[in-house]
Formats: sequence, C-alpha cells, structure tokens
Amino acid sequence: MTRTATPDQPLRALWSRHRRYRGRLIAAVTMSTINKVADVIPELLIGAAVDVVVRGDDSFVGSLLGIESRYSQLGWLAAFNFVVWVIESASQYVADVLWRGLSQGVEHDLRVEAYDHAQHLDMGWHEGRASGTTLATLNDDVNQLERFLDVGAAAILQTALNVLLVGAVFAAASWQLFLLAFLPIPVVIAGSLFFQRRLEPLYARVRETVADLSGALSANLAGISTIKAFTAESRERDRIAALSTAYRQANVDAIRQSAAFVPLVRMAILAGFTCTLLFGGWATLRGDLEIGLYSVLVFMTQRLLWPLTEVATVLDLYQRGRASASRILRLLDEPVTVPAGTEALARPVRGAVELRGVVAGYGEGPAVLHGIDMVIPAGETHAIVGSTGSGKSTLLRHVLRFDDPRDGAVLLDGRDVRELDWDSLRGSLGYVAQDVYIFSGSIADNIAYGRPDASRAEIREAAVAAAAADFIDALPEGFDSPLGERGVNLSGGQRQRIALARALLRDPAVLVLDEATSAVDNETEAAIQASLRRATIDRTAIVVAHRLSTVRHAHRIWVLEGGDVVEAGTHDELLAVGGNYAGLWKVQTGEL
Ligand SMILES: Nc1ncnc2c1ncn2[C@@H]1O[C@H](COP(=O)(O)OP(=O)(O)OP(=O)(O)O)[C@@H](O)[C@H]1O
Repeated sequence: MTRTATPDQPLRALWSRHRRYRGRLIAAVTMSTINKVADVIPELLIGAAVDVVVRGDDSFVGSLLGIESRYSQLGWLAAFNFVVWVIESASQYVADVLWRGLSQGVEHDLRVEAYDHAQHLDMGWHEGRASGTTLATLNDDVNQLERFLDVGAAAILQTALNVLLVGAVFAAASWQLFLLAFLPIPVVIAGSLFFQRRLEPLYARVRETVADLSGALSANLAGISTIKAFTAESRERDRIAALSTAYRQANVDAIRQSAAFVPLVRMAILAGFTCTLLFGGWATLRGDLEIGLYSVLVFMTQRLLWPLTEVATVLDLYQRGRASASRILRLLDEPVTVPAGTEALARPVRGAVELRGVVAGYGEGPAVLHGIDMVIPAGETHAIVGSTGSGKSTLLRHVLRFDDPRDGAVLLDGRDVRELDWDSLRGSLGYVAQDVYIFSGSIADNIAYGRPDASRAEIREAAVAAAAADFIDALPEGFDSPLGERGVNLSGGQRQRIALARALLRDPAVLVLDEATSAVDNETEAAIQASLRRATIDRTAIVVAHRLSTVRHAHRIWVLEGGDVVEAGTHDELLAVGGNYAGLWKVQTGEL
C-alpha cells in the first residue's frame, strides 16, 4: 500500500481543506484586533492621567480638548476609558465566540471527513491495525487540534498584535527605548524555533504512544470475557500499565523540554523590563522624557513582555496540534484501494455469480486462493465446503468485494464487480457474516438496518422467514426490545437469525451466508433450513457450511482444499465419487 508523505506543514495543509471558513477567520481576526487595540488604550490613558496631574493646563489632554480644569480633564479621560472598556469587553466576547465556532466547525468537519474516509478504506486496512488506534486519531487527535485552534491560534494572534501595537507606542516615544524594550523579542523567537525543532519528535511520540494505549484498551474491553476466563486480569493490567507508562514518559519528556523554555523567556523579559525601568528613569530624570510617557512605557513593557511567557504554552499547543494534524492527514491520505466502480447493473438483477481464475491473498502474504473457477447460475443454491483454513471465507470476501483478487475476476450478471457501483453490487447481495454484528437499538431497527424504510409487516415477514419471529415475540417488548451495543443479551443462535432476517429483508438477488446456522440447535436449524429453502426458491444463494447436513440439498457443492477446488457436484454425485466430501460426510454422520 503506498502512503502519501505527510506535508511539512500539516496545519497549513489541513487549513487548505477548510477554506470555506475563511470569512469566519477574517471576522475572528478583526474582532481580536479591535479587542487588542481597546486593550492597550487604557494604559495610554493612565499616562495621560499622570500627565494631567503633573503638567496641569499644559497637559496633552488639556490642549487636545481645550479644557482647563484638571478635574474635567480627568472626568473626560474616565468617560473615554469607560467606552473603551465596553468595546474591549464586547469585542472579547464576540472574538471568543468566533474563535470557538471556528475551531468547533473545523473539528466537526474533520472528524466526519476522517471517519467517512476510514469507513471507505478496504477491510485489509482495518484488519491490519487495532480499531482503537483509528479511534485515537478520530477522537483524541481531532480534539487536540480543537484545543490548538480554540486557544493557541487566538493566543498567537494576540501576542503578535501586542508586539505590533506596543512596538508602535515605543517607537513613537523613543527609538532607544524601543530597541531596549524589544531586546527580548529576538531571543524569544530564536528560542521558539530551537524548542519547536526539539519538541516535534517528542510530540509525535506522545501521539504514537496514546494510539497504542487506546488500541490496547479497546481490544481488551472487546475481549473482556476471554481475559476473565483465563484470569489474565493482572497480566493485562501490567500490559496496560506498561503502555500507560510509555505514554506518561513521552509526555514527561515533552513537558520537560517545553517547560525549559519558560525560564529562558522570563530571563529575557527581565532584561527588557530592567532596561526600560533604568534607562527610561534616567532619561526622565534628565528631562529627556515626559513623566507621563515614562509611566506609560513602564506599563507597556509589562504589557509587551509578560504575555511572552504564554509563548511557551502556545508553542506546546502548536506542537501537539501539528503532531495530531499529521496523523489526521496521514489517515486522510490513505488511498482507497478498493474504489467503487461507476457502472450500474440492469434491473432486476438476476444474481448470476462467476469466479474466473481468482487468485487471492492477504497483504504481502502467500496466495490463499490459487485460481478458482466457479459458475453459479442465477437462482441456484451453491454450497462451499472444505476443511478449516481452506479459503471459504476468503472466497466470499471476494464475492462481496471486501478485497480485489490478485488475478482473475469476480462477475455478477456477467459484469466484473470492479466496474459496478456499490449500490449495484452490495445492494444486490444479502450477507450474513460468521461473526454477527448487532447494533445498539431495537430488534426491529437491527432487522431493518439495510432498509430503514421497511414497514413493521415487512420486518415481521423477514423475521418469520429467518425463523426468528417466535423468540422475538416471546420477549417482553417483542420487536421493540432494545439490544446492547454488541447484542450481548441475545444468544449466538438468536443473533444469527436476526442477521438472517436483516439480509432477507433487503430481498437480495444473491444471499451470501457464512456459517449462518453454525450456532443453532438441530431443531432451530431445521426451521431455518425450511425457511431458507423457501427464501432461496427464486434467488441465488452461496452458502459456506461446516455442517454438511445443512447443504445436502444444494444444486451444487464445491469442495475447497488448500485454496483449490478439488471436487464439485451434487451431494449424491460427490458421495458416489468417494473423495474428500464423501470422507467428510462419513466423519460427520457415520453413514455412507
Ligand atoms: N485477515 C487475514 N489476514 C491474513 N491471512 C488471513 C486472513 N484471514 C484468513 N487468512 C488466511 O487465509 C487462509 C484461508 O482462511 P479462510 O478464513 O478463508 O478459511 P475458511 O475456509 O473460511 O476457514 P474456516 O472454516 O475456519 O472459517 C487461512 O490460511 C488464513 O490463515
């Protein structure tokens, strides 16, 4: 499987996918700018107030407004200050709402897009990694990005605006002081770049370890009954503890590095602050600088420099966001190796299935099917039998196009399934898997999963055909009985019958059953067999079975061995041949 390289600028690459939010971003940046300007003005006003008190009639405010009384001048300043604060508070609120809306919007879109992409990736991709690892990307990584967008992006903008605005005030007051006060800035920038480079691999490691942990946690919860049955609790606890320790250690390493940045920033700030205090004070004493301006500059130095300590936090969020963005992009860049075709089948679909020289295998592994030729005419029931590991499920997997063959082709109604759109292919197939999945919801919801618009009467009809209606009616809430996420309150046989009803309700041209009656008792099996015979009168059925009694009436039985068809024929023909099938039949029934 080829993998597209992650771009060097994962956040930028991610943003290019979300250009539709540009308007909202511009609005958020505008609001933050208004807010920052309104935030700086009160400090200028303090300087103006000191100026009023010290210089009286000659003050800047006095000459600007043409008012003599110092009391009135201060009153005007207070009124102006009030207006500025109202603007500051209102713009803060609007900016917060806009930034959060932006991050929530991007997060939502990304989560849905990444999930949708993941569900279109082939089965091999999903089987090749723990589902918890994918979950970690869809959940933790997307959330991590939200934190960066929510807090980090706005903070970066605020700090940059701060430097610009305060810089403008300093530059207007005295260029010498401007240079002194801005002394720490290059140090902070150089430090940021240095730490950013060091932090990048550390946060990539944090994301990897959290994915491993998440994968192990979800696998363990899914297999909790096995853990209990084998009293493996303490062993599993230790395994999870080891993965958690790796995660903690990765975080500690990253935090140790990112925290080391804070003292560096603080020392740089101290230098800048001391310079302003000392050199500004001396200049004022010499009469080169107005007292009002000096007090403004002292306040401004605080305003300029202290927020720089935030740079470390922002850098931290930025690096975490970058690491998460790379993982999300990697998922989004994962190619869909089993893409849908574009052709539609002529309706009604007849249901003729053919395999022509199908060679198949998993990943880079050896071939599991070695050139299977099989013709299943429309309307017939064909069985596939063979010892365990002979390739029966692999064959079904290719009929369903969970995977494409390495060589040869699978055809439905004479068309290569790779050319067909999903609706034509999977819409024509009713599948009952070996391991039945029950969704949370009611029994009726589960049966209607493939046809959500089905009426209650149709759902009941499908349940009757699958020999499931009796046990469903016996439940206190009947078809409305809720099922747990994994259908834990149903027996294996009951779950199989629900799955069968689900497949029959779609009225598919081809019914694909993988060991669909393996978990039921003999009596239920006979009931299902009778219903299946009725249900498959006018449709194709491909049935994988271990218990040969369930397929003895099939039109044709294909016997697989080591990935090859070794025998084929009706039950009676195969018994007459006296080969593999006859041997298996004898073992299972004791008769010949
Ligand atoms: N996801 C997978 N990845 C790699 N190899 C696999 C995978 N699934 C099956 N195989 C291998 O393919 C071969 C055929 O397996 P398959 O499940 O098709 O056999 P089967 O006849 O259905 O067996 P059973 O009757 O036990 O279900 C086996 O050797 C198995 O190890």
